Amino acid sequence: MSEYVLGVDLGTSAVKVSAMNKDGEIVAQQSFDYPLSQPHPGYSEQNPEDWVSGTTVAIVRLILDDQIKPEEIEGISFSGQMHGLVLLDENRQVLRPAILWNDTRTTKQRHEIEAQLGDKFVEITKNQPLEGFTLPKMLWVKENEPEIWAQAKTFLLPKDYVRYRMTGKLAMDYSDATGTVLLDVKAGQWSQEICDALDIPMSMCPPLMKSIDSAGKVSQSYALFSGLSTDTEVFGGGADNAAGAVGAGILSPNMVLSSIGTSGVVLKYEENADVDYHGVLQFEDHAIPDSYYSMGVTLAAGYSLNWFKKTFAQDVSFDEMVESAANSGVGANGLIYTPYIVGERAPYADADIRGSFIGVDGTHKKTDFVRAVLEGIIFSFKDIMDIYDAHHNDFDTVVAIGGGAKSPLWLQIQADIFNKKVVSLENEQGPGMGAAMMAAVGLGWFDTFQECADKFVHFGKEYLPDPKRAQQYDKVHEIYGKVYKSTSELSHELLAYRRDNDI
Ligand SMILES: Nc1ncnc2c1ncn2[C@@H]1O[C@H](COP(=O)(O)OP(=O)(O)O)[C@@H](O)[C@H]1O
Ligand SMILES: O=C(CO)[C@@H](O)[C@H](O)COP(=O)(O)O
Repeated sequence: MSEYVLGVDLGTSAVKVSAMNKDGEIVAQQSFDYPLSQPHPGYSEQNPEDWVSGTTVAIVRLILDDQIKPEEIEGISFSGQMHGLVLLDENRQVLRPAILWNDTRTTKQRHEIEAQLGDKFVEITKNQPLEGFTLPKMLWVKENEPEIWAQAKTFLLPKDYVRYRMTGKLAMDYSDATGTVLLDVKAGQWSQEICDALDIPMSMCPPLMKSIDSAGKVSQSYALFSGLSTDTEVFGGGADNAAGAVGAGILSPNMVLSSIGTSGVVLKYEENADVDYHGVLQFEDHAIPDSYYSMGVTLAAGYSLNWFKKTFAQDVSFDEMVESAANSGVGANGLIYTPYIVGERAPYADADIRGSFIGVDGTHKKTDFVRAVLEGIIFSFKDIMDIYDAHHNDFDTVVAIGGGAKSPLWLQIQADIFNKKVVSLENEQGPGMGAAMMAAVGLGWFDTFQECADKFVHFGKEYLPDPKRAQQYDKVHEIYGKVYKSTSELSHELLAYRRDNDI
């Protein structure tokens, strides 16, 4: 009899479920897309039921189409889009659509937290209370939808809600809990001080668990719904970036992760919680017990490309559009794109900044615009790399994951802009792989993540920087670096036109 684990990667654009065997081979994969609702600029919501249905459809397809036998699935674990607020009432019913990580309606709440707790907040949570994180979202509901807040008895993050629906148990793992900015990171528990200061009942905070801990077995009701067996063990899982790091083999401080999903992330493994980026970078508990990671997030990475395609290139395939950028050159013939189209998190924590194309010329072609978008996203990543450089972090290898790592051209652009070796994975599914690895370690298939990674993580092609292009990109990045400052006032002046349409 074969033995499998399922890694559920609950992303922003889709859920992808991978079935892996003990040799670390992906034997089958299914995915299901779901919509993102953006009713106003700055808003971003999803229906938690869509996550449950999408995950279930993908699992049913693994069983029916790929002939994975339910009794052969030993464990399931998760990689979840982070920070999204799911509010449940006393009957554990969802009270409103989930408010997602890329929703930035909460600037007022961010400032309220800063005014009330100041530096103490960063000391406790190791993060700033940025718009995207869960706590400001809770305060927004409290202030703007008091009737819903009055009914709220607990909150969960996206993958925790799916796990709850599979097992009937409420829980949150540490790696995702840091992203709520309600956790006292050093103490490893919910912060009484923050809850008290902001009048959040501690009773709303769910029980904490490790990523490799079991939340129990698939419940009778979910087994009936999905076809899974009630013998399958369901594990905690982790934040998608923690899972991505595990699935990409980032298990030591000399390697860095670059992830292009809907968001973009540059991430580094941290051995202890003593390092201090003063909240400029996010600092999170890892899915690996007793370790951490730091990261900088570009809110619109893959999202920028999706937006560009939807708006200007509907007639070609995604691959065709991306590869057309090869017809332009380094610096896109003098065109620069800044990817701030839904605001930004790092290095500029500014929810109201917006993107721009700088240097548009009458000779520019669509291929230049595509190239500028690809480059602008990576320039934003380079800004994060520069922060690591400033902290004297030495690393030589960047492992690239996410949907963006499907493009060889974009991987080469990464190598040239970072001026570092970029390595892809054989399968670009870092987070899904990481999720499966958490189940594999949780089940005891392996004693450590390192042992598991030796079996599961397979590096693919390497992309080396071209010295000439790297030098040229250095200069363009310098110009790119001036765009934020030069456009921030203009962006803020345009805010009223984005939000109100009645001026
Ligand atoms: N062929 C491709 N080449 C480059 N980028 C791609 C390609 N296909 C998809 N992408 C990018 O990958 C992103 C989705 O990546 P994924 O890791 O699946 O995201 P998420 O986890 O946020 O759902 C899309 O936003 C898109 O811009
Ligand atoms: O907000 C963050 C990290 O802090 C995002 O990285 C989300 O976790 C969503 O990720 P993707 O859907 O882009 O993978």
